[in-house]
Amino acid sequence: MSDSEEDSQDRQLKIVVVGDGACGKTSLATRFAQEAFGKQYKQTIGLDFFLKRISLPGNLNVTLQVWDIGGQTIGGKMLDKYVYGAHGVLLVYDITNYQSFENLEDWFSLVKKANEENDIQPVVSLIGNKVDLEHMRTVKADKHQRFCQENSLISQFVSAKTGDSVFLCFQRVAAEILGVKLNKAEIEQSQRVVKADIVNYSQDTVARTVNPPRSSMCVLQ
Ligand SMILES: Nc1nc2c(ncn2[C@@H]2O[C@H](COP(=O)(O)OP(=O)(O)OP(=O)(O)O)[C@@H](O)[C@H]2O)c(=O)[nH]1
Repeated sequence: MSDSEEDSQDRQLKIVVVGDGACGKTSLATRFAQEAFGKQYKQTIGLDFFLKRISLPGNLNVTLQVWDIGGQTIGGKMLDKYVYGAHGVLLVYDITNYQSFENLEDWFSLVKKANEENDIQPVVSLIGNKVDLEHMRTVKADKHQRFCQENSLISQFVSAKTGDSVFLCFQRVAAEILGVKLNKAEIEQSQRVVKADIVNYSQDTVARTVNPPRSSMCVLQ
């Protein structure tokens, strides 16, 4: 394949989302890939897949293959296989559930173990989800930051419910994997677009039959 043919194809990145049951992994993936959120909890059995194409600076199109791993797989035999070969990993916990933060040690160890024989290690990001429930927070932000510093992780706080910083957290991981630098303006733009989505979201809940307004999230540059 010539260079130009190769360039014209999207790169595919495997992004694995792990963490305790009910911390919001499916909600995060659904918010990112489908711009939707469901209040009802439906446990993921095994895993689910989502695909989403994004653009990074420099006209770089990337398709993210999001592997949403059920929280109950932690004791199972398949987990290693799901995590193997990931380019990026989102370690998700619920900021209102201290246990979900403590259990990240186990999730992180499994991720490292599954990839220990690979030449390239995945880019890992620590995601504190449910920041819309700030008043119920039980995991202090400095604990989160310390975990990131000690393990060289990308730090991110999000809300799958409101959409706050959800696009940005996937975008940052993809950019880091591909060695693309996001400048301040690009980061702010992603955040701003997501915030615009929040306003639309609350209107949608009032009139559920109305199609959600198209987000301009895909128009990043
Ligand atoms: N308030 C709030 N609730 C959330 C948020 N994200 C998820 N939830 C709720 O938390 C519950 C669990 O969310 P899921 O996305 O199903 O959790 P999960 O981590 O995929 O769970 P497993 O499938 O068991 O691994 C659901 O009731 C969601 O509506 C958030 O950002 N804020």
